[in-house]
Amino acid sequence: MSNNDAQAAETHEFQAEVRQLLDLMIHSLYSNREIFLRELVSNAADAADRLRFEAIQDESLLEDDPKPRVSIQVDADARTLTISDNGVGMNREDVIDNLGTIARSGTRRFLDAMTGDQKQDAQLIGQFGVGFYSAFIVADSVSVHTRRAGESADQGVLWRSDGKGAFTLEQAPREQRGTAVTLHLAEGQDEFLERQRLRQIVRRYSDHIALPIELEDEQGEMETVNQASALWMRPKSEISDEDYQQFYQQLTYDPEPPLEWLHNKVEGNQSYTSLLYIPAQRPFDLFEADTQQGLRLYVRRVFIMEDRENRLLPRYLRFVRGLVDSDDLPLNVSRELLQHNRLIDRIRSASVKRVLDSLERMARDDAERYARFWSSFGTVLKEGPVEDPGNAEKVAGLLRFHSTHGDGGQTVSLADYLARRHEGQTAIYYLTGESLAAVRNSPHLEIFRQRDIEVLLLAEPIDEWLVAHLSEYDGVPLQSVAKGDLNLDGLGDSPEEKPEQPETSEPVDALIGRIREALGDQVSEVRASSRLTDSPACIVVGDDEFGLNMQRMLKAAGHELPQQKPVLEINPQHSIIERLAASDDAPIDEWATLLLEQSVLMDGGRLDDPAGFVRRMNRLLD
Ligand SMILES: Nc1ncnc2c1ncn2[C@@H]1O[C@H](COP(=O)(O)OP(=O)(O)OP(=O)(O)O)[C@@H](O)[C@H]1O
Repeated sequence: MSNNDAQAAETHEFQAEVRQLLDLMIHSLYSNREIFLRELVSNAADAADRLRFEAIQDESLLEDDPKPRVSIQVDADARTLTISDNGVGMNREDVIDNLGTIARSGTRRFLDAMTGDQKQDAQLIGQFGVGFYSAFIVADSVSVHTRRAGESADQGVLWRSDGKGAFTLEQAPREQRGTAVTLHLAEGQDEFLERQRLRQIVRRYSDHIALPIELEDEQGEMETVNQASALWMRPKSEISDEDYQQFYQQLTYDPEPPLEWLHNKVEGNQSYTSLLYIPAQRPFDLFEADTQQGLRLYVRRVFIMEDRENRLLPRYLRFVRGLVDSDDLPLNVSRELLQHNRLIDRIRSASVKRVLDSLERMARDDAERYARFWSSFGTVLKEGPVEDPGNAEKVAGLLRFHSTHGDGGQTVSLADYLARRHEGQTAIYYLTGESLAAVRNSPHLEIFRQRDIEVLLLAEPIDEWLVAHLSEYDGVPLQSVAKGDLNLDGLGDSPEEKPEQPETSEPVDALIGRIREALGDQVSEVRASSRLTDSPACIVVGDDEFGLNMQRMLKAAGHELPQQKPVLEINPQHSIIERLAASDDAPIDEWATLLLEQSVLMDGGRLDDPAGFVRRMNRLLD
């Protein structure tokens, strides 16, 4: 492509990460190398979509070539494969920015996330947007000839690289707007010169791209090889499960089939179509602030934007993939407009309802599938009652928790819990903590175990926020077993073993008084416990106070907390307490501190002075 007008080619070094990426990619993706075509076709289609979008404002960009297309040409003698589009194209700066650097933060994470497992890494590549470089898996050199729509032919740019560390850039006039990517195939890659093979790859990965992908045959005739229609616009009756699944894969690159899809056409004075998928597996970036998840918004088949700001669905449903295609939004809809749009609000609330209803159905009809859903996305769903109070009860019905019921493996719903609560039980009991093991072994559960009253065990950080916002379910309040004055009022099995008021004796009362004195203002109160059966003491916080786990989380997040002093509860029946009460010369100061310290530890807390604790314990053991 030499040209007299062309400047001498300039050489640019790739950013260091690009070189690293190229190396890794060539080695780890070799067995999946056909995906390079998917990546290049998808870039070409994106470029066509972007042009369509820009042309809404400025029709002249379409020049005299308004019909978007992607074409693939093979030159067997030259051993080249060319993917071209008539999309937006790139100017010189775009080329340098896009094809020489890894500008996007996702790419560094891709490098970190590479597992060495070829299948998984191949899947990652699309999600991270490092697609273009995959051309070097099969090519020993690649050239990109491109011109930005709206600029003159002499603004064409030619980029060339052998993928070894540098690329060259020169001016190269181009009549046709858009981009042509030409791969010179490496030794042994002849299969990608075969049209049958190319056809098959396009159908596998790009069948549902909504514009025609054409392949040039031996006679130079163009043949459209994909379906080239927007799947979501076809009548449901004509779409097979396989079509839906394939479309999902093309949209997300997720190799796992989705658990569910919801395809709805809404007609009337405001019409739109939505196709929503509930994936089976959790994507790598679900909990990252700049997650790539989100629905795609189309207006009359024109791709407008990815809904990164969670306007179409709230954040707690960000695992849902798919699209909304509106007939009534203006084509030039902006992000700002989306923030305040009644139609969007309506689409959003209807979509939330569809997703929640479908999850309810899944939970009811197919427990196994729901369990898969829950293990992938349960944690995200728990954000629901906090973010969307209007649907809190509905979301709460979908939540699953570990509990003291059964052997510990399974999870229970709040409805299950209520169905087997004891007669007269007026609260849903729960305990939060740092880990499942810690909550399961907490002394707070002792009396509940003895009476066979079920307690929900909450060990995820989000659980603290959840219970702070979900105060009741089906009219029954949730209550922490580690807070306040416990009053089980003869509830549960064998209540006779434990009277409502803890039974103390005079010496124990006196001991409690001495412990109170010894601990001074480290505690707000010392009292006899009705919670404990096996442990000598435990810590309790007030009903209106933050639980200990929540206090730790808030402190870790840098919050100043008002000084809160816990209550120390003593088990009057415990042998240590009985012995201390009977003894005249036991060092009560030491024992009081030790009881407080061990209660803090059992609650998953940290001691201010761990060495002091160990010395104290050794002295008492000595
Ligand atoms: N055919 C093309 N026309 C116009 N721009 C392109 C074309 N191919 C690539 N680009 C530009 O180069 C950038 C980098 O492409 P690359 O395939 O590496 O990542 P991506 O397309 O952004 O991400 P993903 O692969 O996830 O879609 C693109 O974002 C786009 O701006």
